[in-house]
Amino acid sequence: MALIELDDIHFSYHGQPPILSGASLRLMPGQRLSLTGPNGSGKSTLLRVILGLQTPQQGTVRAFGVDRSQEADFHEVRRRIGLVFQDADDQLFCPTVAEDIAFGPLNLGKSKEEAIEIVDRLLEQLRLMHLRDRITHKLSGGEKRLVTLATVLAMEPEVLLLDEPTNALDTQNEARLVEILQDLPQAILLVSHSAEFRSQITQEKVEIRAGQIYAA
Ligand SMILES: Nc1ncnc2c1ncn2[C@@H]1O[C@H](COP(=O)(O)OP(=O)(O)OP(=O)(O)O)[C@@H](O)[C@H]1O
Repeated sequence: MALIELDDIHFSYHGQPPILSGASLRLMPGQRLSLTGPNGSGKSTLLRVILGLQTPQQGTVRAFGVDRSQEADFHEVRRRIGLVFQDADDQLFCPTVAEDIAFGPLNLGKSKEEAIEIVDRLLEQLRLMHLRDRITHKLSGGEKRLVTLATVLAMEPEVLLLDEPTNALDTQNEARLVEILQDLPQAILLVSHSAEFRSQITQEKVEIRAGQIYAA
């Protein structure tokens, strides 16, 4: 069973020309797939469609074998699929790093002790312990990106959607991100303009051209 299945998706922003015009895509368990295409071709939009953050005018979004169309259908999808946004500031909103990472687990009903355990495990794993009590909005761009990944992993998603995860990372942190992602068990749909990074994380590639998705 596919984790994500988009079939013949048509989407345009209000009053704008179409961005997606018959886009279809499938992500299978354990699969690691890159999605490429020029600036503005609709890659981020497509990720947002998968999570129900944008509603296509036509086509089917299926996740974990179930068709999803209503807002309520996507609550489960957003719990099981983690999206690392292109802009970390869209995703970090708590005063401190530890609180930001704990937010998701607490929301899922974990106890305070369990949430703290998750925070410390992830900070250790991502080697970010030195940022634990820092004020989130004062972090550097690269630090924010890594903390964002921690907030997403804290939800223990089954699938990761990564939108330009190397943005703002220096070469050392990019290499660390490669190591971290290579070790994760999740299926990954990766949007990245870096051919080298893509080749280190994913085995397959598809490309958006004129609103449709082609094997590349
Ligand atoms: N909220 C919005 N309202 C109107 N137009 C939008 C909105 N968000 C994005 N767009 C437009 O939709 C098109 C696709 O944007 P999108 O961010 O999906 O492209 P992308 O392939 O991810 O680009 P990039 O490689 O530059 O990140 C762009 O022309 C963009 O300006």
